[in-house]
Amino acid sequence: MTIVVILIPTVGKNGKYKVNHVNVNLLNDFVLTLFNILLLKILINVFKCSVTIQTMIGNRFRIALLQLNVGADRSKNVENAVSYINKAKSGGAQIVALSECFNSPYGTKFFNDYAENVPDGPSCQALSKAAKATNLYIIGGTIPERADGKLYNTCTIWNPQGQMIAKYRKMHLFDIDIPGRITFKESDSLSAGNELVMFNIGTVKFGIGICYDMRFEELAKLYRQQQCQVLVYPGAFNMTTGPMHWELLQRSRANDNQVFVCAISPARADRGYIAWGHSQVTDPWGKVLAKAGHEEEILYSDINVSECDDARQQIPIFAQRRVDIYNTVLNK
Ligand SMILES: NC(=O)CCC(=O)C(=O)O
Repeated sequence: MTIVVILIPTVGKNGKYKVNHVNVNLLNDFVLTLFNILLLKILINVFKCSVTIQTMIGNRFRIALLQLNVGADRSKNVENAVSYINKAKSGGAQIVALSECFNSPYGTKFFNDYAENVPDGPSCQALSKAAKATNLYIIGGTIPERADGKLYNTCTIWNPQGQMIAKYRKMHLFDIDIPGRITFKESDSLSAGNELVMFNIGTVKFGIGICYDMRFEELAKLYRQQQCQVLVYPGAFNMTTGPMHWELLQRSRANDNQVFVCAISPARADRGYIAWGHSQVTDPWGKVLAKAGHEEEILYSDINVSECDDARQQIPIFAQRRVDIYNTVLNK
C-alpha cells in the first residue's frame, strides 16, 4: 500500500505545529505505508502536530447499505438515518447509502405531505450536515421532492464537504397491477425524471437508478456504456415482487453489464406497504457478495472495482455484440 501524504505544516496560535491537509491515497505498496505511518507518528508525537486525514477513494472502498425502519414521523426517520450514518462511519465505511423513501412511508397518499425542496428541505440539510460531520460520501436514498408544482421521487448524493454533487429523479414510475396481490400507481402523484445521473467518487464512476428502474436493462446498459462501474438502486420492493425478482434483477443487471450493483431497501414494516428488505451487493460476475435479512441492519461490503476490468476483459461481450445483425433485423 502506498500512502501519498501531502503535508502543509504551519505553526498554530499556541506555538504548536499544525498540519492543515493530509491527503492519504491508498495504493499497493506495504513498505511505503509503514514509512508514511512512521512519518505521521513522528509529526504527531515529536512536533505535536494536529492531523486531519482525508481518505481518497481508490479502486477499493467499503460501502455501507443502511436498511432502516421507516415510520410515520419524518424527523425520527431522519434522526435514525443520521445515527446509522455515524455507526457506519465507526464500521469503517467510506460511502453510505440509504433506501428509497428513507424519510417517509412509501405510498402515493404520503408523497405530497412529506415532499420537500431539494436541497433546502430538512432531510437534505440533515444529510449535508451528516456527510460533513462524518467525512463520508452519502448516497441519500430517496425523498419525495417538490419542484415546479410537481412531485418527484429523488435521490441526492453528498460529498464529505456537505455539498450535493448530484440529484437523480426516478425515471420509470412504479405502475403495476397484479390482481389480488399488488396494485400500485406512482404516476397518480409523481412525475418521472428524464435524466441519467452519473458521478465520480475518487476514481470510481457510479450510476443511479431507483427501485423499479432496475427492471429496465436499457438504463443499466447506458450507464455501462458511459463507463460506470457501480450502479446504486435505492429501492423498496414488496412481499409479492420481492421474492420473485429482487435478487434476480440485480444479478441480471450486474452480469449483463459487468458492474457492481448495490440495492438498498427499508427494513420490513409490519403494516402499510411492506418492504421486502434483503439489501444486496452483487459483483460484476453476478455473484451476490453480501445480502441483508429483513430487519434493520447495516450491510457492509468491500468493493474492488478492478474486478469490473477482469470481467470485461475475460468475457468481452461489449466488444462482441452483433449490432450489424441486430440492426438489420430491426430495420426490416
Ligand atoms: N418502489 C418501487 O419502485 C417498487 C418496485 C417493485 O416492487 C417492483 O416489483 O418492481
